[in-house]
Amino acid sequence: MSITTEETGPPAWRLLLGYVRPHRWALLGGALLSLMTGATGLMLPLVARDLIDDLTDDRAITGALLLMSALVVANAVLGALGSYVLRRTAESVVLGARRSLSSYLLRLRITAVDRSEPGDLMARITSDTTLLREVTTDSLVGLGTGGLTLLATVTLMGFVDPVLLGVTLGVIALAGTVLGVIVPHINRASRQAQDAVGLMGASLERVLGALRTVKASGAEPREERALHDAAQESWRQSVRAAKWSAAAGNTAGLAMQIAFITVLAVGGARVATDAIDVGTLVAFLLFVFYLMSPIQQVVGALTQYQTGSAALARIQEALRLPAEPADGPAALPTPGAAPAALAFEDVRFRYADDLPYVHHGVTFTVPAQGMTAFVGPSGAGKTTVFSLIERFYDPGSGVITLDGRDLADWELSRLRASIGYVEQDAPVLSGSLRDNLLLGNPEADDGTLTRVLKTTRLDGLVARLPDGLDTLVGHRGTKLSGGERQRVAIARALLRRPRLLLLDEATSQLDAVNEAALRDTVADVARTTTVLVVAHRLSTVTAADRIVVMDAGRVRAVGTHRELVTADPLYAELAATQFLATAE
Ligand SMILES: Nc1ncnc2c1ncn2[C@@H]1O[C@H](COP(=O)(O)OP(=O)(O)OP(=O)(O)O)[C@@H](O)[C@H]1O
Repeated sequence: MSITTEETGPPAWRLLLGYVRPHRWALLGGALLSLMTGATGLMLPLVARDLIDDLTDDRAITGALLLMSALVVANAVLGALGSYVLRRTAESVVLGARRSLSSYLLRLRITAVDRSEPGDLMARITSDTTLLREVTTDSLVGLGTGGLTLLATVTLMGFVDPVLLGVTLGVIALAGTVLGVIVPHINRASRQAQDAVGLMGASLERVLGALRTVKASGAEPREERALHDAAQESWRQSVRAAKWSAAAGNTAGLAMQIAFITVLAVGGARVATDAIDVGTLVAFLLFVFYLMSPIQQVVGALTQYQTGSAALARIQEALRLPAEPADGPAALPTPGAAPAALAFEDVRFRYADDLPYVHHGVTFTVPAQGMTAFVGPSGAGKTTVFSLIERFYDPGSGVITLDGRDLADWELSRLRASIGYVEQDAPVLSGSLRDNLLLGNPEADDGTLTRVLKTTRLDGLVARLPDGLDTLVGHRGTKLSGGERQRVAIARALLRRPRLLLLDEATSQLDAVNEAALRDTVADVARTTTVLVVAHRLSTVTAADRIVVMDAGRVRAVGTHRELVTADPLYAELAATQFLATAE
């Protein structure tokens, strides 16, 4: 899938100039070196003419020969230096684009991520930015230096013989018309080829992210086909682009050959009528020969730009996705910071304009400190309450306040620094156990870490593992059990010293002993912190200070377990049938 945005932004070259601007001096240096390379090349025909004249007039040719040798060496050295500087600059442009794009993607709003394929976004950072390299050197510099060299060559040719120049330009103009038709095709094919690479990234991410399920479902052949189709489509479009590029390159080459032959014929006739001498014709033919390189450079720049602008357009689309403000990291609450109070006032919310409302006016208050459990049937909107508190989404109407202050008025990083969030599927990132635990607070000291490991009963696991905290947990923590992953997620949240802890309880995955231990931990934390739990266990709800019963996007009752069992039929039914009643 590719991102679809309605807006049309500024043209691709504007974005390219933005990336190039910090490196403009290096680029200019590289371009100057290229120009000097071109100039040394251009001087050769003139020296050659002198050499022929010297020969014809029986003069010594040593000087002309020495000059020619010096020019050839200078041409090679300047050429090598120029191409190094340009390539280095182009790599820096790619680096800049990758940095800014990856920073941007990390700040994407969750709504934007909901609508995109991570694999496709990944392809935009890795594959599309790579194409900027060629656009910078071949396209920008090629157009600049090639254009200037072309102009200089044409001017010199005009001085040598305006008639022959007219003949040459006539042939080039014809070729230019043909190129005008070819070039847009390259852009379209390149765009489709890059989209197909994005599609492949998305398919790959889909498969690798759920490889166990794919294997267990025997779905490998189908997924393989999807991957192959995307690869095939990229091939097909790249080949189409190659076909048009080849046609463009050859049109330019052919035009030069025709120009060469025409100049030879017309020039020969002019020599025969004594309008010009042989030296002038040779010099002109050498100029036509030298014209080849800048023309090919300009044509290459135009075709390359088509590929690059397709990539730039894809990068631009990613940069138009809605992102959160970049307000920098905020300090975590100091130890012993006061717990937070929370309130929802008539909150209405839906995930997208074309989706039905999930919250139809949710209202509740949670005082600072203590444990509040959210219960309700599946799909009632409990997890959505947590997503709104974290401001992954903003409510359509109504107000959510933390410490009496509207969430919209909080600096986002400060808001999130106050909260510890344990998601239901308790994600663990690849890396070591220590990296995972310290993800939310890299500065936590060893004493705190040991204490948290103990409260979450992870100390036994760490002692058992051969590399202890430095054990690598595998992609998405596959080397840990479900229960361990969950405890790691809780430990990670606790290490942030949250003033508000959001715990989306897993529906399973904890054995009775660990569940009892965790209940004690959460009860302990609730003495100094405000704890909100989406509860699936009877042991959790009975331990809660208050329970919010949600149904179909509304709060239908608030109370304690004892009160609700008699007062609310839905709660009574949930308590009797749905809670996983273990470890009381
Ligand atoms: N990112 C999303 N985009 C669109 N719809 C969503 C999204 N997340 C959840 N929903 C929908 O919102 C509704 C409420 O979901 P929510 O996860 O809040 O329910 P829940 O009460 O936590 O359920 P459960 O107990 O099964 O976890 C569901 O109908 C769900 O399909």
